[in-house]
Amino acid sequence: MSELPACVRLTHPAENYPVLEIDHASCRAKVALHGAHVMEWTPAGHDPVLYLSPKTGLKEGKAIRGGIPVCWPWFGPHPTDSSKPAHGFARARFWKLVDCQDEGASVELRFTLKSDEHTRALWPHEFEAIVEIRLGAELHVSLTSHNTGTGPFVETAALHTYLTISHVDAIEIAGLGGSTFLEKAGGLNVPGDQAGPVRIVGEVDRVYASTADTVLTDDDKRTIHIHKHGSGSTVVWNPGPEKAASLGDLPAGDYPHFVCIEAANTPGAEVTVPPGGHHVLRTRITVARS
Ligand SMILES: O=P(O)(O)OC[C@H]1O[C@@H](O)[C@H](O)[C@@H](O)[C@@H]1O
Repeated sequence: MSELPACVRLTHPAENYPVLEIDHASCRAKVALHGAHVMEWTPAGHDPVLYLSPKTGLKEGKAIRGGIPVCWPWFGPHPTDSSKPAHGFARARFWKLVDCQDEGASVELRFTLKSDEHTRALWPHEFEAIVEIRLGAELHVSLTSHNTGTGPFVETAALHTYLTISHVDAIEIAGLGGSTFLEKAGGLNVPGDQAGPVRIVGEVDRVYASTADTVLTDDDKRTIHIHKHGSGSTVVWNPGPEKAASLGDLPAGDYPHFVCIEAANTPGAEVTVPPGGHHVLRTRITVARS
């Protein structure tokens, strides 16, 4: 990638840690090369849509707390080896920026990550993963995983979107009514059936078996639509007070001010990608003032 458009500036908020700052007529945004990670997206005329912890570390190998972590090729703990990083390695590696264009109505970025010695030690498969990000009045993020090896691989994944909200008590999430879920809060696995909109009370760590889009209504302030594609599960997560206190990279009072709604394929909705094949997981986020 040689030249960046005028609206994109390369910054280094920490040593050896490049972050692209976008200042465009349609939005302001920040995207880290680490994890191909959208850290900020503020469409023109709106407040920031994504939550980013002011205590997040910016260091290779450490996931950013907030924005949109790309969790791949596994979601949650590794299925058989708990010494491997939670939510896979994609969010903890530097990706290569291969394209960045001002398209007029939006700015488009494309990142790649290919299998190497480090990834093979964690996951014995050949791949090329591509993250495409379109930043404008809408935010599009897609993860395409190409199988470049000779055998199939099985993946789970999430676009782990942290949405900033006025307060957990003031929101409801529509679109998941009628779905079954598994509540993982407190380390338990309690099945449930969702009736009506989701409300956040205490720790919520639910995996919904749902392909539906969701709509977050935040008080009388705004609604955020989370559209998705290639996703058999939706995760809704808020750590609640106790779990939040155990997370070293989150300020004490911040947990009520975000909720994660994640386009995902979790264990139980794994995707098998044949050799030469690929899978696309995509989310599109739009925001409107109520
Ligand atoms: O702290 P991490 O690894 O970023 O994960 C945060 C949360 O991510 C959610 O997607 C999981 O469902 C939770 O179980 C997990 O606690």
